[in-house]
Amino acid sequence: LFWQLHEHGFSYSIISLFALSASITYCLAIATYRLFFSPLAGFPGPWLAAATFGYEFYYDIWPHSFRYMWKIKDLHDHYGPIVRITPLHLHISDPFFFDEIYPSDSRRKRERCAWFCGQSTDTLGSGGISSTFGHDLHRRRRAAVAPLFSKKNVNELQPLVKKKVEKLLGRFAQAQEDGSVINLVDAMSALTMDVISSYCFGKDMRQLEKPEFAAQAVWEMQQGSRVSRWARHMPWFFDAVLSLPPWVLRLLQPEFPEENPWDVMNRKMQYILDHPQEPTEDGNITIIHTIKDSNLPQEERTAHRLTDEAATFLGAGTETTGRVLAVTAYYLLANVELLARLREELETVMPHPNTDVPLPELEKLPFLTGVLYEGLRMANGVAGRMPRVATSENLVYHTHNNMKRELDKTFVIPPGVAVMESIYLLHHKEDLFPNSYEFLPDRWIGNPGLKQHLYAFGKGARACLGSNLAWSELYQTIAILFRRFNLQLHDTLESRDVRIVRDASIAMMTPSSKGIRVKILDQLTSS
Ligand code: HEM
Repeated sequence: LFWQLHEHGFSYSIISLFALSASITYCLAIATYRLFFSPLAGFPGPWLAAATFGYEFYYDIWPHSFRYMWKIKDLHDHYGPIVRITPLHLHISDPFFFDEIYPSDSRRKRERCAWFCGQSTDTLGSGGISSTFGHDLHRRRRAAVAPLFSKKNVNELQPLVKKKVEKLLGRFAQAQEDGSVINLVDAMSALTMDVISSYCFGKDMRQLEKPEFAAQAVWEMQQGSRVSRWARHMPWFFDAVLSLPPWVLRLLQPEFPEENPWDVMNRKMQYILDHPQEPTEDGNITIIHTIKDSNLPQEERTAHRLTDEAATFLGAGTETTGRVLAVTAYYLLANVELLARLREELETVMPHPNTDVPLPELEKLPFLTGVLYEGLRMANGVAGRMPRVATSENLVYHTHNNMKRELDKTFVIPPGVAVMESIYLLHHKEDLFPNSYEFLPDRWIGNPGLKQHLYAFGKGARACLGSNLAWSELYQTIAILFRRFNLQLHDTLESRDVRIVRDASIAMMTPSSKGIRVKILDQLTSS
């Protein structure tokens, strides 16, 4: 058009002026629609956030990186419990509305938000359970593997988890001898990655054997999360970055692995499809073999789909639990009295440091349980927004009476609108958790009503599928580690290395953080 107009005698400056005014008119028309005619017009919030996605970009991408959650908190303080945070999204900060957004009743259909996942195309990973948009497809995919994560099945997996915990502690004993420093996030993530990879496809990824534990895998996951934030604003970005040859990516980021991780995983999945009879390393049933042999249609059982699913399970089951373990260990080591109380309780069921305790016995210990609840609350394995789109019902929100400005107002959220809460903001609600930035396991003890306000695993039909496995890892690792070893924090600061200051789905610490680091002092003997 540009050249044609020029051939018809229009000068370049006139054409450019015309193009500029057309673009401005287009943007103004869109902003006007968003502000006055969209189904979200009239919901409280800053007009700029309602008019343009640039508002989120400014806080989450550039110049502030991954800080929108804290801005959203400020917006709630100003506008009340419901805020329009983008042209398409409502954010609610009210624990008593959580079950409405995330219901368990599968007849109340909820879908994911395509824009939020950065998935307007067949993005890498979009075949995994957690990224599946549609309610019905999600249900079918989840049903195929859900029985593997029942409490009963996870209890049967206890020996597998215990075996990996013992391997981790073998490395700790070695570190005691050579006096080396251990980064707990990497070490715990190595444990959880070896567990989930064993459970996922029957071969453990041997992160516990690596000198730096799972440092590389954690880095890759963090980078993936960051890139996926960009992909919200530019949906082609994630695929475009990963389709570059690894050597180009290594020029940009020297830590990038020599081979694209998706290709490696795809080969593993193809191998499983080609060798159906091969036994698994630990003799356990696996998630991928279960999907492969399920009655899902053939297109749901291709190597590509299995790759997406395996990546989902590895991503969901590694850093989340690894960070909770590391953060819990940090607070125990930073509070000698809490650690002494924990050890005293552990000695009642583990008179010898090597006593084998069945998982259900550990689950009965009130203080250990309080410690783990508090660890989950403080660590926020998944911290940020989790949008849901109700497909066919209005969600009716009555503002909660004790909130500041919007007293007794009712909002009707129409079907098709993405609405969400953020776990981190709920876990720091002072009326539920007084002194919320302090690690206080006692708040959970003798207070059964509070447990409904642990949001760490989400809720409803898309809540964490691996929560039973996570609990098993948390109970066993913390109990065995602290019954057996004396550790000491090494150059670790709560403000720098433990507190979440940025959220890219994966919680992030300050850029100068070197991780939660410890030295192993000695091993404990019988009481
Ligand atoms: C303490 C550790 C963990 C935390 C805090 C955690 C948290 C969560 C949360 C909040 C969600 C919901 C996300 C959303 O709605 O957008 C989720 C989903 C999920 N988690 Fe976990 N998780 C943990 C460990 C695990 C483990 C060990 C596995 C291993 C299998 C796992 C597998 C999954 C899967 C597959 C989903 C998607 C479920 C679905 O969409 O139906 N998680 N997790």
